[in-house]
Amino acid sequence: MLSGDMEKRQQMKDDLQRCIDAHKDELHSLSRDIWSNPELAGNEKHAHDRLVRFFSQDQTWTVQSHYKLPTAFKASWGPVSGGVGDPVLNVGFLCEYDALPGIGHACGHNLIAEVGAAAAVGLKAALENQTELPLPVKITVLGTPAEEELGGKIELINAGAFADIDLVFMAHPAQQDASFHPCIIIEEMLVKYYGKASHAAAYPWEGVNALDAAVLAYSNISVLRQQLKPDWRIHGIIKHGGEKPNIIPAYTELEFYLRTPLLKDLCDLKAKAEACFRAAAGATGCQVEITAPTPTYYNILPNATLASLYESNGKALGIHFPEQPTSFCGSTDFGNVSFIVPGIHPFFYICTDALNHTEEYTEAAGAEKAQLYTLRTAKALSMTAVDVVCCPDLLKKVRDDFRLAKLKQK
Ligand SMILES: NCCC[C@H](NC(=O)CCN)C(=O)O
Repeated sequence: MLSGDMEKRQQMKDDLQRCIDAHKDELHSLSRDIWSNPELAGNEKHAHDRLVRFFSQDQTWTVQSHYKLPTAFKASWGPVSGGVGDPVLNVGFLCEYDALPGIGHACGHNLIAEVGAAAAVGLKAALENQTELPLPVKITVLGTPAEEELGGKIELINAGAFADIDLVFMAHPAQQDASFHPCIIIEEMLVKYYGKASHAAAYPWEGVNALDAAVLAYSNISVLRQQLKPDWRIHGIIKHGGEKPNIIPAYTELEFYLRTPLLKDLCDLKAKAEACFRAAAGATGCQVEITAPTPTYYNILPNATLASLYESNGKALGIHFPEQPTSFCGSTDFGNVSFIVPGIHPFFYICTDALNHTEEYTEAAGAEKAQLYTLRTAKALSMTAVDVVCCPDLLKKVRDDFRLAKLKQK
């Protein structure tokens, strides 16, 4: 027998599921359209316009296109219910929609956009007729571009886009379902070597070979990797390696990603990597310039209460959560969001064994069969939001978890 409150919550959860099911074709067409028109970080014009149109067609949403960034947007709804003058509880859902060079939506960000939109539309349906919620509730959907590079969420944080948001939800496609999986810190390093050109056959002794510096740098890092802790990562590419074999390269450029679970480890790794890059310059007589083109992405802070609510809602919908998720673990600018607003970023299965950042994953992210899993994830997120907006004790626990997780980072 359900108590009155539980009955009301269940009713709201049923409402949101019905609403998401009723919009399933429209939602699939939204993510399929984004999938069919892949755009790189910062250039997501089509995706931005499509999402803006999606929310604008329902005039109860207030939509701001180009919100603080050219391809970001904001859609807000509410507030409803609660007492006059009570603080409003603002529930945020995030949509990502950038793709990868050459391989399109190989990380399934089109599905992240769909999950965010579906969960928000579902929550609106659940809240629409409520008059007795503990606090007035509003919904904010933020379109957050440029996750794969540039750190769009970090720019939005700095521009104040998260200042009035109380809770934040998004979910990311992976190989398994997991309510939490630690995403690690990432810092990018751009390394430029400057040498001196010369004819490679006629006057090689006049040249200073920037490609030799790049190759040595790459090798130095490969040797360093043997001495790193198992959960540290460093990997890179040579972005520019010269122009022609008979011109001694005067300029080369490498891009490296450095990753560690903790900030203090990142400082150690940076120092070691820099030593490798500078040694290569010394050995070849090149000048070196090392910069960090993108702000650091932080690790994701866990929120035990939100994770456990998400799991129980997910299980009720048939989601299987492996005991030890071995799923995808990269880095994300959601990590920075998790340091300023309590939130969750679960991972979800999309009916494929393919791995993120492969062409096979791109196929899976556009496939019809990913839809069941995508919309089920949206429902579980939205149901989790219902639990928190209906129950002040849960809201308090979520906030306590957030404070505790931050303290543990110190
Ligand atoms: N330059 C930042 C790279 C972030 C990237 N993020 C992901 O793959 C997560 C989902 N897109 C990474 O390499 O971890």
